[in-house]
Amino acid sequence: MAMPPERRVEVKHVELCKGVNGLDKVVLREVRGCSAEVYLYGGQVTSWKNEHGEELLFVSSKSNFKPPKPIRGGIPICFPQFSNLGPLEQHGFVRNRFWSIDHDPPPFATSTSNKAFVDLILKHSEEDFKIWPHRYEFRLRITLGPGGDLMLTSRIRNMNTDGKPFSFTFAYHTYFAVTDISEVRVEGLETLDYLDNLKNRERFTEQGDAITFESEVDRIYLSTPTKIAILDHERKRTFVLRKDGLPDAVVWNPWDKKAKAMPDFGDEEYKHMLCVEAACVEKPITLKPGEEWRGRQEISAVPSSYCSGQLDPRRALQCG
Ligand SMILES: O=P(O)(O)OC[C@H]1O[C@@H](O)[C@H](O)[C@@H](O)[C@@H]1O
Repeated sequence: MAMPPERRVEVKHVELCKGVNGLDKVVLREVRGCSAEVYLYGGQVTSWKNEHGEELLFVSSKSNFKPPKPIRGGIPICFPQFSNLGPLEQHGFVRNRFWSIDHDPPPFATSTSNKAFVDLILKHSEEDFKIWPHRYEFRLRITLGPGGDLMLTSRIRNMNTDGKPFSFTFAYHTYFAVTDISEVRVEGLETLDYLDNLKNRERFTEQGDAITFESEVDRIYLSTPTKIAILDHERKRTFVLRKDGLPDAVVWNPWDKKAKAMPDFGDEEYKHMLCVEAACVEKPITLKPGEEWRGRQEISAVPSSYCSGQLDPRRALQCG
């Protein structure tokens, strides 16, 4: 049945405009009022709001949005190197490159109900070739679903013409906004092995039945399930992270000392953020010329009572 004209809501699903310091950004909007913002600098999501306009991602108030520094918060992309696991700069270089809008992406099997999405592309440059001697095409689709879910899909193709394969590690370095880190639990990683970045990447096995936070945490959980839940007890909100093609998951909170040491991070801000990152770290991906890899992360935010009527993380994990 057609809606009476006065009730029809016109939403501009995709809008290119200027953000902080005149940097280009794309705003994605959905009819119920949720939105997301993506900077072409870094190909980086910097905002994800629910239908009440509440911000779900953390961006530091000290982040200066000034190239060549990466933006502190949102969802930086780590490629072709996660952390300092290789000769490149920390987390690779694409988080401080200017991406372009890809107006003619190759076909994508996707739901036709999604109208709020943008395709970005980054290709090798002659400058980058000097530090990472490979030709590549990195296509990134960012979609805000009608229900407010945020999906990121990366397609990376080896474009080398010299017959050489390349290898890389990768992460969607997602900064979730939380009310109080000491009231947060992460479910879905229990009993798994992890590499502890604070102990020379020594391997341990998670013993607790959930991860909670009372000091600095910097771990790479290996071969995790595809679904992880982050429970913000105080806000009664659960983030559900689903991933595909990304076997590992990084969990990071700098806590007070490291927070003070980071110039683009407020001293107290560690209380209000938690990074949980769909990643591929332990076993790098190798692509031969012409081959393509895909890695996907989908995040949603639901009231913690939505699944279970109570704060039972296991039940929260089962729903959806
Ligand atoms: O300060 P950066 O380069 O953005 O990195 C932040 C953190 O990113 C995390 O993913 C790493 O595990 C940490 O070791 C690192 O400190």
